[in-house]
Amino acid sequence: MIELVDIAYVRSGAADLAGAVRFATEVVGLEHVDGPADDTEPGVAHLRADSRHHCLAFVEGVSGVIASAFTVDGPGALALAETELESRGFTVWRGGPADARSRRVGELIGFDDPFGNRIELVCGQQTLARPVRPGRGSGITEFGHLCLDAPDVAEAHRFWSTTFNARASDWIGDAACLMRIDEVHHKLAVFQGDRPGLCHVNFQVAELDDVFRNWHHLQDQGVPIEMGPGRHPQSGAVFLYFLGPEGLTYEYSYGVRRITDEAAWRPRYFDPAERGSIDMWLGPTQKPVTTRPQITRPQVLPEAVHP
Ligand SMILES: O=C/C=C/C(C(=O)O)=C(/O)C(=O)O
Ligand SMILES: [Fe+2]
Repeated sequence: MIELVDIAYVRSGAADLAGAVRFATEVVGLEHVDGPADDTEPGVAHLRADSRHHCLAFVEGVSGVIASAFTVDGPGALALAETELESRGFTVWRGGPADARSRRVGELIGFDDPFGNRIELVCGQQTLARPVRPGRGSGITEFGHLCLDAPDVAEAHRFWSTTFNARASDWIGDAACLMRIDEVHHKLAVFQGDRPGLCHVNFQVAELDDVFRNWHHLQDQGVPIEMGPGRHPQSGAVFLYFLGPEGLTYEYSYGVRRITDEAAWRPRYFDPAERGSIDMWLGPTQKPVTTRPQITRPQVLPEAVHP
């Protein structure tokens, strides 16, 4: 069993790198980290929400998620994870120095989950000591969770809970499983989708008011609102989903549940067809159909071609 300590980052391709960065800073409110003091790397932009060096990296190229990353405890844990994944039949790629530098981590490995989602495991993710300089005052306090697509959610839960320490916090029928790796109700979610992909990235905000202020701001900017404001009965969080460039869905949320009594928590099963099972405020839960760009994965694993 491989122990995931935290989520680390999402790395995504961006056909319009400048546009993706502009949206992430001026609309979402992330900090664009790269600058003369940060060893700027051509074609790569790092966006920051909290003490992590970045939680989102855009790589100039084909739109679509490249990888979703989790932290493990250190080089020893990473080496054990590599062996464990290989013994389970996964092809594991080990990143070289340039890959690690680009991700601001000490070491990393990568593999495809059983559904084709590229996952990276890292150790030594760089922490930035200076305060976050948000691109806009949206109230973001941290990178909250990441959500993957997979055709079979039960099978995805089996994978994440047997290979890794992920535990189901709640189920939404066959449509979704929300999983925790620490006290936070979920840092990883898997939603039913025909293809692998990144369903959304979540950012926690400081106040309930931030969700509503951001809602008005997004509307003023003509940003497509996908769902909300509403309140999820699973985590209890007030949410707002919106669509950014490159097909990336962002979520702001406030007030996510923490599961402090691990032994007492039993996952609950919500029926997605029941009104209120997605939004307790009974708002429209049918997202406008958006076409997420296909996952962008290298066809082969060597370092030279890994974005
Ligand atoms: O559709 C249900 C989504 C639930 C939650 C939550 O309980 O907070 C999410 O954040 C999500 O997975 O998007
Ligand atoms: Fe979410």
